[in-house]
Amino acid sequence: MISKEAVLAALSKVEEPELHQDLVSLNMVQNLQIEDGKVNFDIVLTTPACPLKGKIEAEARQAVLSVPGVKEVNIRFDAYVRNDGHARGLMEIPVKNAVAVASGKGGVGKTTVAVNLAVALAQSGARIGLLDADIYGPNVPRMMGVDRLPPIQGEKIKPAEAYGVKVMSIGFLVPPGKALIWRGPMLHSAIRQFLGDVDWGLLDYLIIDLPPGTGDAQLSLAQSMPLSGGVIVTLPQAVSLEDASRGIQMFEQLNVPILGVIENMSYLQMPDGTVVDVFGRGGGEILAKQHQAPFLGVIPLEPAVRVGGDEGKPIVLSQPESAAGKALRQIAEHLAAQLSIAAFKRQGGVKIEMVE
Ligand SMILES: Nc1ncnc2c1ncn2[C@@H]1O[C@H](COP(=O)(O)OP(=O)(O)OP(=O)(O)O)[C@@H](O)[C@H]1O
Repeated sequence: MISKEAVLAALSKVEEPELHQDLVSLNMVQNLQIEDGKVNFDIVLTTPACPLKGKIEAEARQAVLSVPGVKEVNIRFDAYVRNDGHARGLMEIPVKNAVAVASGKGGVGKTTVAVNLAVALAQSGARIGLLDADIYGPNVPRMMGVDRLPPIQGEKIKPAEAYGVKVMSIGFLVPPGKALIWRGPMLHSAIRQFLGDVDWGLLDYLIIDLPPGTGDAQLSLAQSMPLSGGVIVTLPQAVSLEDASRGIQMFEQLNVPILGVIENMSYLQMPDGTVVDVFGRGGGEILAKQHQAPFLGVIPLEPAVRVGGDEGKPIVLSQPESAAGKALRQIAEHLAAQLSIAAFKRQGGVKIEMVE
């Protein structure tokens, strides 16, 4: 007879690699059943986009197989995204984690990154909202292939939806072709509307595309939203790094944790396989080190990324196996892992409470 205690004792030697605590005390092992020599259980990950699922599975299987009498191990994966607590408490909408994507200057691919991260996370099975707060160039609708909101029914505004992502954009509020000058109080009330009057439903992650730069509008926006953390997108060359550094300082000033730095347009792969570093290389990693922030990865310069943006079909969907598609999916996983770590720390390292 194999006892549940013996199996749990074996699993309590397996560490969750990001949270550095064992699977049992993290409450990640559920529905344990033992029948003859067969052991079945669920592992409830902290995000469906977990980058280390394979490692966790291999180690858990090996641990249980080492229990005398065990002949077969069946592991089913499930995920329960941790509630950051911070975002939920302050926002009127039930969002577990809110992440702002920022850049020190325009044109570095911030919106492209925000859109692809949102879609990649939705593909992994998470419930995602994407809020386009870029008052200077709200490009999210175009990149997501949506151009209007659904008709209003009831009291709340329904967000648009594409590729499993709920989308709300400041562009939906402005008549096409009309630029608006946004002043502080107007921005605040628009954001309050986005967060309070939109029927987002329950979200695991809300990704927010901030305007480029680090001026008053950006500060005011970042301040009016209870963020779990911020991500900075930069080009690899030195001049961009100075701008990106200002972006990091903006978050630091607001006490928003830096979840990571992403280097975009890092290299161009030629048809013959050679690689050209159009804008240099390596700057993103240096910047991350300077600020003791996680480095989430590099995205190559690839024409299909732009085509995906222009046609409203992000590259993680249109060409998921391209180098840029793979890079973006990996970055989404790293970001999800950083959010799990941040929520874990914020909650004081307690086990996963599965309360929506
Ligand atoms: N890795 C990439 N490879 C090829 N093209 C890219 C890549 N990343 C972004 N682009 C393209 O570069 C242009 C600028 O990107 P995007 O609009 O995302 O930048 P941004 O930083 O959000 O700009 P802004 O802040 O000015 O709105 C777009 O045409 C986009 O398709």
